[in-house]
Amino acid sequence: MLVDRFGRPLTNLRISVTSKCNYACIFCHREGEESTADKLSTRDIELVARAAYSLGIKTFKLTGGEPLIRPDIEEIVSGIKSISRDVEVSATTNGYFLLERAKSLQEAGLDRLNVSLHAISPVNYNTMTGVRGSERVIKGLHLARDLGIPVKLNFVLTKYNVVELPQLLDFASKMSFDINIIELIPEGKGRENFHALYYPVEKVLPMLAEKSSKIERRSLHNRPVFILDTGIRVEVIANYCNPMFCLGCTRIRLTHDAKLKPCLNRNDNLVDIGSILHGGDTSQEEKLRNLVDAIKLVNSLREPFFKLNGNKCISYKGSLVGEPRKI
Ligand SMILES: Nc1nc2c(ncn2[C@@H]2O[C@H](COP(=O)(O)OP(=O)(O)OP(=O)(O)O)[C@@H](O)[C@H]2O)c(=O)[nH]1
Ligand code: SF4
Ligand code: SF4
Repeated sequence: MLVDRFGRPLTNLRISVTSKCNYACIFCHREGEESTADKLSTRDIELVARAAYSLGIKTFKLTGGEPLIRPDIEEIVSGIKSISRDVEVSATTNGYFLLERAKSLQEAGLDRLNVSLHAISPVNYNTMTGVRGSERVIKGLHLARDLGIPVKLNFVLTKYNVVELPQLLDFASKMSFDINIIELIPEGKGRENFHALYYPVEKVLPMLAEKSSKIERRSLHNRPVFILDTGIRVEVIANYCNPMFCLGCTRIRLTHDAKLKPCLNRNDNLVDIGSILHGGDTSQEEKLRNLVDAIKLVNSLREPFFKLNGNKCISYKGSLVGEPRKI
C-alpha cells in the first residue's frame, strides 16, 4: 500500500465519471473540478482502477456531476468489480434516476449508495437543488431499500435547510439509512454563495448528541460518528479549517477529464493521464505500468490542505487560516 510524506495511506480512489448533471444545487462544489469535456471511457476507468488495485487501493467511489447520467454506469461498476472480489464500489448520486437504475446497478455489483437528500419538503428540496424531485427521489430510496442496497443520505447543511434536519433523522431512522451531514465548503457555487448559505455544523451537534447513545470516530478524515438511539449512524463532515480531517485523508481523485487529483481543494498539482490512456499504440501492459507510475507520482504530491501550526490552522501554503476546528 502507498503511504504519503505525511504518513497517510492511500486506500481510496474517487472517480468523477462525468461533469454533467441534471441538477443545479446552490452549493455544488463539483468535486473541485473545472468543467470541461468528459474524457473517460468505460475501459479507461477500468484500466485506472486496475492500476490502483495493484497498488493496494480497494475502495472505489463513482461521483460526478451525476454518475447515473452515464448510460454505461452499470458497465463501469461491473468492470471495476471484475478486478477482484475484495473490491468495493459505491456511488454518490442525487438519486433522480434511482427508480430506473437501482436494480441494474445492483445486478452490476454496486455495493452501496450515497444519495443526496437535502430536504424532504418539496419546496425546500427545490430551493436547494433547482429541481422538483424530492418525491421521485424518495420513491427511488424506497426501491433501493427494498432491494437491500445499503444507503447513506447526504445532507449539505445550510441556513435554508437546517429546519429539515429533525425530519431527515426520523426518515432515515425509519428507513435504516445512515446519514452524512456535510458542512458547506467554499468551492464552486459554495464559494459564490458561502455567506448567504453557511451554517456552522457545531450548531447541530447538541441535537445529535441528545439523540445518541454513543459517539465514535471514523478513521477516514477522523470524522465524528453519532450512533443514534434509533440505531443509525450520522457522520459529520466538516473539512474547513480542520487539520484533523485532512490528516485522515486517504483519497485521490480521477477527474472526468482524465487527470489524477491529489486534493479536492486544489487544481495546481494535477497529473494528466490523458496521453497514457489515449496516446498512440501502446499495449495494455504498458498503459498499466505507466498508470502505476502516475499514481505513485500523485501519491508523492499528496499533502494535507489544512495543517496545524502550534495551536493555529494554516493552509498548505503556510498562510494562517484561523482557529482549528474542534470536531
Ligand atoms: N474536503 C474534502 N471533502 C470530502 C472528501 N471526501 C468527501 N468529502 C465531502 O464529503 C461529501 C460526501 O462524500 P461522498 O462521496 O458521499 O462519500 P463519503 O461519505 O466521503 O465516503 P463513503 O463513506 O465512502 O461513502 C462530499 O460531497 C464532500 O463534500 C475529501 O477527501 N476532502
Ligand atoms: S451537488 Fe451533485 S447533484 Fe447537485 S448540482 Fe452538484 S453534482 Fe449535481
Ligand atoms: S487533503 Fe483535506 S481538503 Fe484535500 S482532499 Fe484530503 S481531506 Fe480534502
